[in-house]
Amino acid sequence: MSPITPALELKNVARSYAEGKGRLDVFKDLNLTVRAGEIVALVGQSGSGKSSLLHIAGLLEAPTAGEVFIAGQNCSALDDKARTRIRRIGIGFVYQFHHLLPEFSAIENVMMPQLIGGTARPAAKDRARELLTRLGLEPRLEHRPAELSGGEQQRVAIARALANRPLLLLADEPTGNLDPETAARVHDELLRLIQDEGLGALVATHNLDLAQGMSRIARLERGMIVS
Ligand SMILES: Nc1ncnc2c1ncn2[C@@H]1O[C@H](COP(=O)(O)OP(=O)(O)OP(=O)(O)O)[C@@H](O)[C@H]1O
Repeated sequence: MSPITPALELKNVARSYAEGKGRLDVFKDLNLTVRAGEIVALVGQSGSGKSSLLHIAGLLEAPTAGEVFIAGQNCSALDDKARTRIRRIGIGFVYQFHHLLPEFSAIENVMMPQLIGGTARPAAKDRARELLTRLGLEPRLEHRPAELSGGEQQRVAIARALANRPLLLLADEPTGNLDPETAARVHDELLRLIQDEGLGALVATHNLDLAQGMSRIARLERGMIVS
């Protein structure tokens, strides 16, 4: 990806849901760009559409109108197979709850998306070990999720999201389930890793203190980005 190609561009995106006999317009004409190396905080009241926006950016949901570009590629016209491929290889996701596979160890969880993406096992293992070590989890590589603390589980989920070297990271309240002190630490580590890897990130959060530490704040209000 050229350094000037944005990791994510949403152009004139609209999303509405049927509501009784009427329609709920979550967004009408929304524009947002996230450049490589930029970490954008997505804030807004509950119900303002942060999760819907992340689903659209992550190609999990189609907008009612408008276009989604990932690393310069217009994804709006792609078929399901092509969208799934971009989602698997080009985008990393971190959620509030880690969704790790309980029967696999930390390192196996981080290897999984790479193996699915076609990376050979030794290379996948090296990358997983490297990421987990950078997150301070070297002594925990063989532990299963139930044997890890909440902060450690979320670090494994972060490593898993970055394993395939995505161009774009989408995170929905990535530290929302942790106590404030652990949340601040895991958040700092997440930002550092995003910066080291040079990707673009869109991070939805209710926590304005955490939002202040990111490159820029995008506030969702009445279906538009207002700042
Ligand atoms: N599948 C759906 N069908 C109908 N309405 C929906 C659907 N998904 C979301 N909505 C509505 O769209 C609006 C935006 O929801 P969304 O979950 O994106 O908000 P949010 O900003 O992430 O909220 P929160 O901070 O509480 O998680 C809400 O009014 C919600 O009820």
